Amino acid sequence: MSNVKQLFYGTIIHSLSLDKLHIIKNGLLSVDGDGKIVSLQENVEAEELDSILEGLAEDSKLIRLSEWQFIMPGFIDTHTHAPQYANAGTGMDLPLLEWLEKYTFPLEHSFSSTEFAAKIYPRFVSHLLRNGTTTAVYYATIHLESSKYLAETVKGSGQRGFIGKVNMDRNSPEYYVENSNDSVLHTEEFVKYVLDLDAGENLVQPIVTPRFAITCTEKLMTALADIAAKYDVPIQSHLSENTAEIAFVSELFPDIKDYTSVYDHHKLLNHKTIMAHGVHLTDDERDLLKQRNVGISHCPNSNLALRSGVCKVRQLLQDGIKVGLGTDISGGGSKSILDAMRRASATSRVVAMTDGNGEHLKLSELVFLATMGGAELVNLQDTVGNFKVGKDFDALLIDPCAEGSPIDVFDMDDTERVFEKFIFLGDDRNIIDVFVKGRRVSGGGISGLSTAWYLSQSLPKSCKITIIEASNRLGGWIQSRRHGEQGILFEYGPRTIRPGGLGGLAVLELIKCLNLTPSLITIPKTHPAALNRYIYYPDRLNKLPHSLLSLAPSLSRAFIRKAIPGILREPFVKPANTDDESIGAFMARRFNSHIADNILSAVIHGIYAGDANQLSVRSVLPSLYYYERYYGSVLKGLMRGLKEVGDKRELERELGECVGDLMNDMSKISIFSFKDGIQMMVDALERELKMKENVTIKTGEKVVKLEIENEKAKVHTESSVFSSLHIISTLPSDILSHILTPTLPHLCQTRSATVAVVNLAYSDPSLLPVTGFGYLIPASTPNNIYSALGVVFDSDALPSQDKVNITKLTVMLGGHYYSGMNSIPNEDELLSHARWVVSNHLGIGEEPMLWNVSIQRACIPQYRVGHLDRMRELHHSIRNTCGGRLSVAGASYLGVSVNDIVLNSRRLAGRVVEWIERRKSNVTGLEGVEEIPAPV
Ligand SMILES: C=Cc1c2[nH]c(c1C)Cc1[nH]c(c(CCC(=O)O)c1C)Cc1[nH]c(c(C)c1CCC(=O)O)Cc1[nH]c(c(C)c1C=C)C2
Repeated sequence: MSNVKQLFYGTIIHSLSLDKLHIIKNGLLSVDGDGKIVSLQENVEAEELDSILEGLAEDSKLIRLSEWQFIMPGFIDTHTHAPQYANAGTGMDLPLLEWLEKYTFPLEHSFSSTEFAAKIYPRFVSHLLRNGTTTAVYYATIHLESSKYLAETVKGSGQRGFIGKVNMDRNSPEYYVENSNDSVLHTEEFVKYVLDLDAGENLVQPIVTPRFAITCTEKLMTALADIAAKYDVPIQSHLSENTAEIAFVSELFPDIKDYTSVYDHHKLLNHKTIMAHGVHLTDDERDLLKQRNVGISHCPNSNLALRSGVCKVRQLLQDGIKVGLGTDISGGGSKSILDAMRRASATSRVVAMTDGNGEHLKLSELVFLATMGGAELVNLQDTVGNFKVGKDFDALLIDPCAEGSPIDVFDMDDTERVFEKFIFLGDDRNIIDVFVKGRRVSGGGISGLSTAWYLSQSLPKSCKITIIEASNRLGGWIQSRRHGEQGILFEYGPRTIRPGGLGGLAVLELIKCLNLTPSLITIPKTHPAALNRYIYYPDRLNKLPHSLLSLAPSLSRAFIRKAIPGILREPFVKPANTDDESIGAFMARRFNSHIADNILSAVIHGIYAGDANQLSVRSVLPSLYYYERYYGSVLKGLMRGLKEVGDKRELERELGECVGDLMNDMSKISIFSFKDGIQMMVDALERELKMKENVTIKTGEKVVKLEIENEKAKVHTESSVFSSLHIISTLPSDILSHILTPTLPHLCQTRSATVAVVNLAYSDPSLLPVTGFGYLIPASTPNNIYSALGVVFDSDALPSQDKVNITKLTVMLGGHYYSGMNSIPNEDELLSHARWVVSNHLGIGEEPMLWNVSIQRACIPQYRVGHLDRMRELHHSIRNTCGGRLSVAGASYLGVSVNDIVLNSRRLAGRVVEWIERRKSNVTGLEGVEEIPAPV
């Protein structure tokens, strides 16, 4: 049991067979670090928990479900068309073939543009997850690039998915048809791409997708069957959906007995084939499907909407044919498998009433079809579908009493009745957590989560806290993911945290409260990764001295020598009387242009990915600014220091007391992370918050308008409007400016830089020419043709995050360089840019065994000259016009690091609680603008 990471205690419900729904009371389900179910115990008394927990590792988490909450397996949607999501709920007037011509093909054609795809796919995938679909079998379109994009989107979301590039080489509109050869070539490329994309993890897989026999020539069908066999991948298509379609197929294949035999003739039927619909199958066709062990995806919503017919599911089950459920967006209008279960129930009642053929589908059968049935269709019956030990934990945490729940629970209800109510009445509001392979795939980012967590520590339970997040994950770019068979950890955003300063103390306090101390990984100040930092200029790595002692040997190098005159003159440079200026101008004025252009510009790349000639010295390097102001010199200031003012000193004492031993342990530490990366902090916050009765996290719901009027605050989301006592916006300020009434000054002036993060892993552990933290590239470095900002040597800094000895690097590109560009390079280009960088700078020409490219759009706010004055005006404006109803938090305002964000969240939450209790001074979140450090 030592590898157990999560335990769920409470009601657990899953399907053992078509007629056996297993309801476990006081169940204890444990999940290991790889997301596998280790044990499932029944009737565990609450008193036994402590002794069970004693035997577990310190970082194991117990999640106790409340009275009516339960855990059930995630839903499996065995048939859905991702591009058609934009049409969902429309086009209900036509039958299949006309519907395809009029509504569907024109929409799918738009996916020739990946930009168009980017507007639809992420939202669809996120909505499916939010509705509890942990595995989905997707149709994309005929377009290679946007199909790849769908696969990447699914992978990025953490969902399990089968993605099919659609094939159509005849009987299709001129504007939406492929040439047969391209269709085959692109399919093979797609299959290889997706196999590679998720090699090792295997959550995302390709599925060969002839749209249906009408749109595929014999040559194409045969070639597709060959590809499926060659790569051993599944196949999906449509079968016997509507009578006009069946008639057309028999015209096209007059010599083949029936529709099912057409596919069989082309070797497309096997145990890995999923056929959608099967509404009008003959006895012979069902026999053949059974023989070939093909599965049928039953899509009742679409069958009814397109008036295709009524599928006789009971008959299929009696014949021993595998059946799962599908939403068939947008033939079907609902993205929820709960809806598919309800429509399957209703359809089966119609069949029972009209045909007298057996009984309607029972609750246990509906649950089986939605979970285990789907698992059988995708051949993952030994991996997901229920909670048998050894399977992956793909699960939903259901709260029938969640805020806004469409279910009412009464005294006379019991677990069985409440479960049935959820199946027939519940919706995504009841799905409070979604797990795939043990990983939570819903919500959680540092700024909103930490503020909510601090609030939840102090506010009474009667005060409800709601977190609303548009994407499936909050806060975006803190993302730690394991890749490949060996589970190599890649960080897509921040990878380490510094323990110093007030912000560092706040983070340590949070770590302690979240019980994350056992998961810490620390790098001592004496470690090479802490000591050895490099700058690449003009064509080589230059090691920076880390202390005065190490300066002497470095002086033999021209790069360091050129800095010396600047350092020697600095104490004698007359201070300027400026309110603010760029970091570049400040450093050139006080030191020299070598330090400004070749050293500071690199440091600014490493923190802001920004342009030192644009960013504000007062906001970005405030201590340097105040050293000049108080002591007339930066170097003199470094020796004397500054002191915090106001309640910061009190806060320092309070945090110091709380953090205690951990702070002492950290005094020798340069940076730290966690065993499974920085995301562990986000996950822990989310986990804790979800256990609080008064906290609701809504993911996949976009806030479209915020209104503060007459001392009232209103939040408009895509699907609802509600009033709130106080709103804390953690949105980037320029996004807030678009949705907020009243208009506030300067919100839209802080733009953010986009960084491309390319993670590379090589099997050879000794590829690096030097050891260290990594290197930064100043703006002055010549031939920086791919806008590289720097490279981190992850395997030097945090080797223990991986079980194998490898070389692991992260190349960062873009930042301010991308802001003037019309378009950002695509992922393939970025990978080759990153490989060019490591080959040219480090001599690493090898093929990486694993890589990942993430484009972190608008991720680091750029505090340009005058930022502090703008924030001061914003602070006054919020205070005077919003009546205490609005405050702001997040990286746009007073600091971009994790430490700044956590500290500011903590302080803001304290002020909000005080405002709620006393309604005295209007809180804004920008009180920090008034806190100017003092000379000692
Ligand atoms: C992913 C790219 C990021 C770049 N800057 C930041 C991120 C997340 C934010 C950031 N990075 C650093 C700080 C200062 C805080 C601190 O540690 O004191 C901030 C706010 C420093 C830093 N820069 C790099 C690393 C590995 C660190 C330590 C903290 C961290 O893990 O981010 C490397 C690095 N970051 C960026 C580039 C271009 C780069 C180059 C090697 C941009």
